Amino acid sequence: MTGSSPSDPVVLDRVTKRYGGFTAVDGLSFRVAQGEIYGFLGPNGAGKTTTLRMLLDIVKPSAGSISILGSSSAIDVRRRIGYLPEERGLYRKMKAIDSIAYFAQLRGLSAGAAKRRASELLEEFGLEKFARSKNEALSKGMAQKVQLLATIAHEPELLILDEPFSGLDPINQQTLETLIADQRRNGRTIIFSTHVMQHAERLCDRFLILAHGQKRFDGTLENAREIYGHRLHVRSAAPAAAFESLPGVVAVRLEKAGGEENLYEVELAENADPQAFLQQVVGAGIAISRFEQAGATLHDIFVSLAGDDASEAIAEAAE
Ligand SMILES: Nc1ncnc2c1ncn2[C@@H]1O[C@H](COP(=O)(O)OP(=O)(O)OP(=O)(O)O)[C@@H](O)[C@H]1O
Repeated sequence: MTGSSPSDPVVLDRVTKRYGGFTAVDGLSFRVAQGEIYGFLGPNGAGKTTTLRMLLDIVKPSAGSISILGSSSAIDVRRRIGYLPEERGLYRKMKAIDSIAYFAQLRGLSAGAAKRRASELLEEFGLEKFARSKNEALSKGMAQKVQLLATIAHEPELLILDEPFSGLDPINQQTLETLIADQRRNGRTIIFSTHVMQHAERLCDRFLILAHGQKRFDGTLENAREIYGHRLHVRSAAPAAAFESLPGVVAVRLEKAGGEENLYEVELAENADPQAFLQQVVGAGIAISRFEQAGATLHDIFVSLAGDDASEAIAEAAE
């Protein structure tokens, strides 16, 4: 786990956001370290966007404190932040190159420098042909790329991207993954939210899983696998009850019923040792033809930690 430091660019301490009687974010604390990619995962309505908006001081927390780049308000340090909001929007009649330059100027670049930077970025991302096209003439994916370039044009040290992959085709998703990884290589800190576990799995140093406004997990994939690692796959002709009665077993689920043998997922208590479980099985005379620790993917972990509405969120994201 990354050690926390007083200079961490983002620190949330028991942050809550209430809308009337409804709590959208509930006592949330986490830190993002300098130079890491931090993923925000959670089903629809989990509180991701609300948290990102509080970070940016677009909405005020009802309780708790936020520190961003050493300030209590993102407004004071806005030139050092790049933000891609969930709701996309470029001025329809503006040209792509001018849109990027416009945002860069708002964030402190001179008119000349902003235009040069916009032109370089369009070329780097293969959009130079569209530099003088009006935004309304761009495809949805291209417009999103232009907006992303507008987000990074002023070379912010902290990037906050709300669902940056949504609406992009697989090739452009790959381009965006490369862009995010390159930004980190250049020392930037990146926070992004997503429903698509594969992006988070490939990119994130650490991630946060939110559900119903509450933190369900904060750490690395390895940390999550340690929690999830006490699940075993066992193939056997014996009934589930044979395993349920063994010491250290919390639950046995039938994964797949077979003609002669079934595949079970066995969940062990946190302090139980899988090898000791195997010895118990052998000692009890139960025949098994397969025994392995479940190699959990982020998808499995997400569904397990975020609850029932999580699988629905993933299914929607895959559509
Ligand atoms: N201005 C508001 N007034 C009332 N409720 C709100 C407001 N903004 C957000 N909410 C509620 O807060 C909850 C969290 O919303 P939020 O947009 O943060 O979730 P999310 O995790 O970003 O979801 P999604 O993945 O669907 O974008 C939702 O139930 C939403 O309806």
